[in-house]
Amino acid sequence: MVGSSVRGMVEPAIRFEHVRKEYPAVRGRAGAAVDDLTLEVRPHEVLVLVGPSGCGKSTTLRMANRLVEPTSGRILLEGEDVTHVDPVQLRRRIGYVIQDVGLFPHRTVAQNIATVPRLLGWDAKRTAARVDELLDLVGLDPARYARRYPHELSGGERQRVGVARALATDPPVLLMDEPFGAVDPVGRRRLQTEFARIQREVGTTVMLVTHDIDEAVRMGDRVAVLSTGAHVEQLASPLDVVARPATDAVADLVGRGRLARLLALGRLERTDVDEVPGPGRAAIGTVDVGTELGDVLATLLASPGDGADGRLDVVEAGRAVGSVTAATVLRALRRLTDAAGADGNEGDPDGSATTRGPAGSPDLDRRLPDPHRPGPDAGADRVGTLPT
Ligand SMILES: Nc1ncnc2c1ncn2[C@@H]1O[C@H](COP(=O)(O)OP(=O)(O)OP(=O)(O)O)[C@@H](O)[C@H]1O
Repeated sequence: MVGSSVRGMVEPAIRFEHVRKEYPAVRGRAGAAVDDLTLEVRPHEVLVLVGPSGCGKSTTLRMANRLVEPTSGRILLEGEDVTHVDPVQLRRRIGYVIQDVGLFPHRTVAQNIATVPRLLGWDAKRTAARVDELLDLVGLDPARYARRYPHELSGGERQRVGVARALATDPPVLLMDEPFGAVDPVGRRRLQTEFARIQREVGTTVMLVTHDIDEAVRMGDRVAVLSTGAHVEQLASPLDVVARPATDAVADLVGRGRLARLLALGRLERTDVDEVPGPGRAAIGTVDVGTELGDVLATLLASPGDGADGRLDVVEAGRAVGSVTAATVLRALRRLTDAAGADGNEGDPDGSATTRGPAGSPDLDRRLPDPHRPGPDAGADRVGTLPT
């Protein structure tokens, strides 16, 4: 779970303070790669940086482990200024996963994963046990994979080994730069789901860079949409970014496919449900409170008989609580996108603000409910208040 968002209560895992990066080669000829970035990554969250090519995402990430040195500003790792830490030591404390993984080709899978434990002087027994544990964690059978070489793996398997290697010494922070970029779309989706499970299990704080808005909203607890110079256009929950883009740049990025994303991100809440069945129509199926809105629509469409005209019983904790129709889904979408008083953007300049929802929408004050992550049912604490 994301740590408390009350200001000052929880030390951020990483904090960027007015960070600027001008590459010497282009100084004076172009704007800074990162202009003036202030941003916090909270402990145990997945913060995704998304934005167009060249907006400074990778530069931002690489400054956190000092592969790139900032021109000015400070970066704090668990409160410690990273420029005061020896870069080699620092990189042993921060996991780093990149698109092409960078496995050592002449070392076996086990040897690759054991890289940092070896450097830290772990004994052979402890290292071997950790390698097996990590292979299990990333879904690769140690007996089958430990002795293979990288060229004997598929792209997705290599990526899993890269994640295992990055997690070997249980680093507090994992930096991921387009980690699934080299994998085909189907494998990519599977890896995203797998990684969400792994992250949930180990609780590592993750800062992930992608140019793919779908990946961003699927993977992130929070999403920072960046434009040129790593300017933060919006920093909010995935649902806020999709439902209520804060600027034209975010709207452009969310662009086509917004409705599909909303249907995938939005959940049926108790308050969406009609408390009493519609007159004269038998239910054609059931759905649970908390079901993705897209799945509610799909259930309506897949049901025999009156299709989109039909009505589904809604169940919560095994008890029927009302019914929904296609019109209910439309109303739920309006609830999500209703801009009245909305400010999904964490606009405060030091980046430490709480995720806020619009007045009257306490659902948006919470993290996005996600089937991959345990948490209370959306709206389960509220009773139906829809006008009859
Ligand atoms: N080593 C470098 N020397 C000079 N300029 C650089 C260097 N690395 C990056 N840049 C420039 O800095 C800007 C930001 O680059 P960066 O790689 O951080 O962007 P990005 O958002 O990660 O892009 P992409 O999605 O294409 O990887 C770009 O204009 C890029 O050309």
